[in-house]
Amino acid sequence: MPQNELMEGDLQQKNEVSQKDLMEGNLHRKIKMFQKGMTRTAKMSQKRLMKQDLGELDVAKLHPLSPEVVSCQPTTNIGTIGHVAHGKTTVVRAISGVQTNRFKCELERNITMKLGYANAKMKTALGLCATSMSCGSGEEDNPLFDEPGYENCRMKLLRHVSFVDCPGHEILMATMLNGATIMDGAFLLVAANESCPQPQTLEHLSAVDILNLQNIVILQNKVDLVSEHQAKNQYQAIQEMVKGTAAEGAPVIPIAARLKYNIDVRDFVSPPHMIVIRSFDVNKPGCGVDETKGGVVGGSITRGVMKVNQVVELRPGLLGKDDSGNRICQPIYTRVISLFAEQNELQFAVPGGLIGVGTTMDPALSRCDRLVGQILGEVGTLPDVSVFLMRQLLGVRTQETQMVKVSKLRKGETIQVNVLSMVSKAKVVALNNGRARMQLAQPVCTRSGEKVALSRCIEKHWRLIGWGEILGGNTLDVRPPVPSGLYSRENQAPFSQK
Ligand SMILES: Nc1nc2c(ncn2[C@@H]2O[C@H](COP(=O)(O)OP(=O)(O)OP(=O)(O)O)[C@@H](O)[C@H]2O)c(=O)[nH]1
Repeated sequence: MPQNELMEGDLQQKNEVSQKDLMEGNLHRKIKMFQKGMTRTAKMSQKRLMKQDLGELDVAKLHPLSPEVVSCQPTTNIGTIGHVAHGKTTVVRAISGVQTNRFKCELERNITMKLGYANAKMKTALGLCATSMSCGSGEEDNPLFDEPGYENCRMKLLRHVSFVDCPGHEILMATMLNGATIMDGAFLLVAANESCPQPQTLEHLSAVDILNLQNIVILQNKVDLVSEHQAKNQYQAIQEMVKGTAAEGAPVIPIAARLKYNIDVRDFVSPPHMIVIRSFDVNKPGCGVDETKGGVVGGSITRGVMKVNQVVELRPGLLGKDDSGNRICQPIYTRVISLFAEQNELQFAVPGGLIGVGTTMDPALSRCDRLVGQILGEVGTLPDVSVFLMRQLLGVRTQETQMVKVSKLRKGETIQVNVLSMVSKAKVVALNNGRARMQLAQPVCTRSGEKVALSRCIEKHWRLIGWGEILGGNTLDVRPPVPSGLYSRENQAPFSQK
């Protein structure tokens, strides 16, 4: 539905009691069942929280971070403000895991009509090294840290926050203002694929200005839909827009809320995991055997800390077929001998930014971007290799202004999928209820839950037509490392490269 067709009459609650319920006397029974369910859930979750005993506590001594407070109740309100459909609800869901649009009319129209809310607990493990957000106030305060190698380590609760998700539609300004009065801080969402400022962005900004809201973070959302150049230009427009307002000087963070890009907190604790976007043979033609340098890969570490001298593997690695014709892959095992951030030589590299990794691997393996799309990480910690994907379909623009309706995926058609930095052709082999089963032309190293981008060849160009999430896949046999001479050239290709 076009957004300007929204009428005030649409805003009436759709969850009111139906005449049928009243006539059939169902209502009383329904309320009782609801109350029972609520009490049971509350009792179950309460068990894991700090006890609030007014007989023992001195309320005057409590503060927002007192364990008895922060365990049970959120003490900070973070609002989401900005123009309609710039991604406010999506960012709340990406951070907290909670879908704030709950009313039938909201879900049908994909538009926020009432103030949405979501509670989340921010936790830390091992000092400040790793943090996680979990949804719901009933979540345990000190759960076990869910990372291999740290199974006995417990997380510590830091903050308990509520997200107040405001509607962006122009006729819902009064609702937005209600929400703004209770905000301690706000995320101002600006969609990167629209010009800036948009009317409601300005109106919401003025509203928080009037209310003297100090803590604002600007989220430049949907950066997946624009080029780097467009994003940079819009950054300048954002700076112009916020001059003289409460948001002047606020950090501007580029994100893609739907893909959860740049949303996750940096994790320095898990085993290192790097996405390879370039690979090189840095040796000059004719260089002597003694001077030959090992293969180099470039990419970004998404979690963990990579160290010089660490033994790592690249997955899927070498692809081939066994004697019966089954497709198999063999990870490439190698050792990190240098780490670089441009000219800066590092002893260890942390998540974020682009890093060059020098290795002992045969440089022929990394020549001419041969390893693009592979994953580099600690041996034995990388995910399985999947060749089938399940996903759903969205839209595409073919010209600057014209929106073209994307036809549904067709059984048998070949599309292109991007999984992390791997690009592969994929044949749609089955479709069912908005899900698709695809057969990839080449395996990828990934896991369930990973996002994929889908492109279709339109007017001789691969155009983005949607995105999806991996629901499952078939796992290829992965050959284990060769015990002796692990890093020698001969041991890297134990099967024919058919
Ligand atoms: N491509 C892309 N789409 C996004 C992103 N974030 C949100 N969207 C899409 O943008 C549309 C609007 O997102 P919402 O989160 O509902 O926007 P909103 O600002 O909460 O909308 P209102 O509350 O109704 O003003 C949805 O279809 C989202 O899936 C993103 O990072 N990239």
